[in-house]
Amino acid sequence: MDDAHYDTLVLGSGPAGEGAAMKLAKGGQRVAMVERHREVGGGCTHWGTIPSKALRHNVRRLMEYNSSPLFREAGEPRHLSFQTMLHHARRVIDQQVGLRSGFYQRNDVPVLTGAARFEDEHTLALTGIDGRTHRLTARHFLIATGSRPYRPADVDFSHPRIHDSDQILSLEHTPRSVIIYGAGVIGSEYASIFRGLGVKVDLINTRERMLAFLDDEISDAISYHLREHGVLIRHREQYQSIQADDEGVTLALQSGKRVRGDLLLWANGRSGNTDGMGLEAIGIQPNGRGQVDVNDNFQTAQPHIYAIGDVIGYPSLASAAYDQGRYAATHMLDGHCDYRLAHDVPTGIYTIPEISSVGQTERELTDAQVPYEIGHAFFKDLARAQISGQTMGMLKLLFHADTLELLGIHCFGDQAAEIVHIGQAIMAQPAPNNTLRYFLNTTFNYPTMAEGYRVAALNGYNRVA
Ligand SMILES: Cc1cc2nc3c(=O)[nH]c(=O)nc-3n(C[C@H](O)[C@H](O)[C@H](O)COP(=O)(O)OP(=O)(O)OC[C@H]3O[C@@H](n4cnc5c(N)ncnc54)[C@H](O)[C@@H]3O)c2cc1C
Ligand SMILES: NC(=O)c1ccc[n+]([C@@H]2O[C@H](COP(=O)([O-])OP(=O)(O)OC[C@H]3O[C@@H](n4cnc5c(N)ncnc54)[C@H](O)[C@@H]3O)[C@@H](O)[C@H]2O)c1
Repeated sequence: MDDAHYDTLVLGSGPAGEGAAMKLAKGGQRVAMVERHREVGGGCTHWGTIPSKALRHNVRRLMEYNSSPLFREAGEPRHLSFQTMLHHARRVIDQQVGLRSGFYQRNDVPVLTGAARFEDEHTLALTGIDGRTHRLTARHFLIATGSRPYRPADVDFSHPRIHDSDQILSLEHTPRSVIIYGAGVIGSEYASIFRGLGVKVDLINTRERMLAFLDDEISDAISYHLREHGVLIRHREQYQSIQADDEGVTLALQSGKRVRGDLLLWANGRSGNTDGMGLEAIGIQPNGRGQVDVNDNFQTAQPHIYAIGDVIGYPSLASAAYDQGRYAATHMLDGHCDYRLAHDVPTGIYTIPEISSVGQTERELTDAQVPYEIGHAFFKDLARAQISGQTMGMLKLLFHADTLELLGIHCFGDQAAEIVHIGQAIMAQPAPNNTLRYFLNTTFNYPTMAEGYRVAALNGYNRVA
């Protein structure tokens, strides 16, 4: 491995790095993946998206079973532990690692295991698990090292009762109560998971409202439903101190309140993985959150060094990371890329119930003085939802009152993250094919959730016709 030279070295095998490495290999480059973890897949596969989504899916099925009148005929409600759920999630992680390892093999991209650090603008030192260091050189580099939970210095994460979102995946028992500090996407999803397992949940939000970037109606709905399921939410709170002892954890809030629980999950913020990489010495200065600035082509202050994925900050999504990887690689190969495709990223939040949206919110449209109208479809009125018993939720279309152009799609309820993509496809069409008319004039399978688009379109059209 010593003195090996590559066209491009990709640092980090999460969705961002993988997308880039595959595109570069298919473009004929000699490329290698540098990954410090023993398996490929990134934080996405091992600590983030995949385990949390697999966990959530299993909890969701358990909740469905326990609340179904049909299955009540078969016996008493069942209880499963956090570990049982995690054990089943592990199967998905293994499948993902197998699949992704195959991509590297088939495309002749060697995966070099070790932590990467720049020695100069074109030389990387790679320290392997055996402690030995190898030197690699390349014309281009792609930093896709992802992010990790932000850990404030005054919180003792070594205590067995205090966890961040990585550590929670090693939890070996089901707590009776959990305090979740941070009601962003991670905090809200884990609030649903724990509550679904019957755990008492205190969700502490540092902001004014839940998931404030969402449309207000959806944000209100998720607050309402989490509360209805028994999650206690407190808004506008900041921690003063977090103390753990043998019996539990005490969260003291600046407002003077004290919250006590079996364990605390810290879900407040993430930091880019840039420390110890020697970036400052080569003229790339990460910000206070460890994130790297890039231009529209994902180039850092050193044009031959690109950065993509969580390490560049917003939107910090696996979905967007993969596309950023492909676009950055295209720019590297061709000297240009239609990077705009990476904009207008949909949101999929896997709370129970699920949330998804794309496009503008009512608040944004009001601020921009756009004359819009609203069409709603409530799941309780859809035959498919009645059959599946998933009647809680709605689909909301925002459209221009004069042109009927679709401006925003907001969905809340079972399968929301899938449902939103139908509307996204129409919204992305050039005018005049991007309007409500598509849903008014299209025959939908019946009974389906997709039929909600026709119901919502008719509801909205009746307001302007
Ligand atoms: C709990 C949780 C749930 C999430 N759920 C979703 C979701 O439902 N949908 C969604 O779209 N997104 C979700 N995300 C976000 C998503 O996981 C990230 O946006 C995504 O993983 C970012 O991909 P990435 O390729 O930038 O980095 P990562 O997936 O974090 O991969 C980075 C890789 O770089 C490696 N690395 C780091 N430093 C070095 C170094 N110096 N040398 C070599 N290798 C290094 C790491 O070991 C890691 O393998 C979730 C995140 C969390 C934490
Ligand atoms: N379904 C999904 O799409 C999904 C699920 C989980 C996580 N994620 C991604 O993970 C990211 C993390 O979410 P989260 O809920 O932990 O936090 P968050 O991004 O909502 O941030 C929580 C709070 O911490 C602050 N903060 C963030 N990083 C900080 C840092 N390094 N130092 C100090 N303060 C910091 C923020 O300003 C905010 O007030 C999100 O950006 C989200 O895109 C996505």
